[in-house]
Amino acid sequence: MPHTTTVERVTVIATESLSKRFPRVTALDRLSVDIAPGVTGLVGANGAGKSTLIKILLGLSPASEGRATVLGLDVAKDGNAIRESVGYMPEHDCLPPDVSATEFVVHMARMSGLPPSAARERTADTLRHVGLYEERYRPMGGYSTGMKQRVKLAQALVHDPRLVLLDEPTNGLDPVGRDEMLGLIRRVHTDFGISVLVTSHLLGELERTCDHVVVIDGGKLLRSSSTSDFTQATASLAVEVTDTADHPDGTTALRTALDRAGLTVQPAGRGADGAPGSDHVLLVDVAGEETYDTVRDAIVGLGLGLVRMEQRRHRIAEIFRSDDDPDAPDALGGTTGTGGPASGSAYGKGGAVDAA
Ligand SMILES: Nc1ncnc2c1ncn2[C@@H]1O[C@H](COP(=O)(O)OP(=O)(O)OP(=O)(O)O)[C@@H](O)[C@H]1O
Repeated sequence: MPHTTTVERVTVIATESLSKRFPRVTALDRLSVDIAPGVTGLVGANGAGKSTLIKILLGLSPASEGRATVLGLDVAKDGNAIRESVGYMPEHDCLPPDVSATEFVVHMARMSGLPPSAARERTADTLRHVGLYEERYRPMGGYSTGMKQRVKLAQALVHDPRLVLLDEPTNGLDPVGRDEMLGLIRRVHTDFGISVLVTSHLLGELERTCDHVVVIDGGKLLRSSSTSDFTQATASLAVEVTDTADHPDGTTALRTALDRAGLTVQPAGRGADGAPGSDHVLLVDVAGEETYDTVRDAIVGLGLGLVRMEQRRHRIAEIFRSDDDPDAPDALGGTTGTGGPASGSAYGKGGAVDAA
């Protein structure tokens, strides 16, 4: 009798053909996706449907069709139970200006059902964890954007949830503030084992922070894969060689030799790695271990000097860049819910800057 093993997939969030239709726009369009424990990035241009999905997952807004579960609970029936176990950091400023962070977070902890002394204790711990110390006794109206974002994160964590949904937590932050916030988010999972779903329209941020990335466009699923799949599948080797008397253009000679050897080679092109002279760099698709040997043998065969040979992982943003727009920024443009076909070229065309 054949022996079979069933591996049960663990999911914290599962949606099945989930749609949300407003009178004039389809915000989510038959979205089916499973999200495992860990840190997951939900990425999409403004209007892609990220906030709508979060509201449905919290049981705050009913789906038009389809179903979804969060921690195994049905969003249509179990909203209260979901919100007991899930923390939520909203996108927009929602902090009362006249109260202190401590008062506010204690209040949120009490609302979540913690008794007064536990609420105060958890508030102190959580505010310390997000990096707010003496300032926590001051009215929040005087806080910087970074401090406000930290308070919003703290109130999402204070009741010790199993999962937090963070809507654009780096919005409005400068690059240093963003890095600090991304570090905090990563630690929410590594230090406390809390799973995280974090939205952003900046791909570059997510590849540093997330284990898994889900991309939506016009309410449809474009791609869901582990971050390493996004970057590893496209690993390439950057190779730079010297010119010699026999080969005054060593780069072209090497390119011809590698083409002949059956490798896929292209010039790194202008500014490919930000270094001047990167037009002398070739990018060779890594087909396997043997690619390194083929490149080495070709260089030796031509008598060229090797300046460098290093593995280069594509950034997620490059995967969504159209071929005719190699300089497109690392941000998702405002494609505003066109609901068009799943096309990578929908990305990277927007006016937003690469701030990640
Ligand atoms: N209550 C509503 N009534 C009508 N349309 C809505 C409503 N909420 C969202 N939408 C529309 O649904 C689409 C998806 O909006 P959503 O806020 O989910 O996008 P998003 O990806 O979170 O973008 P952003 O980061 O800009 O909030 C948009 O076209 C938006 O205008």
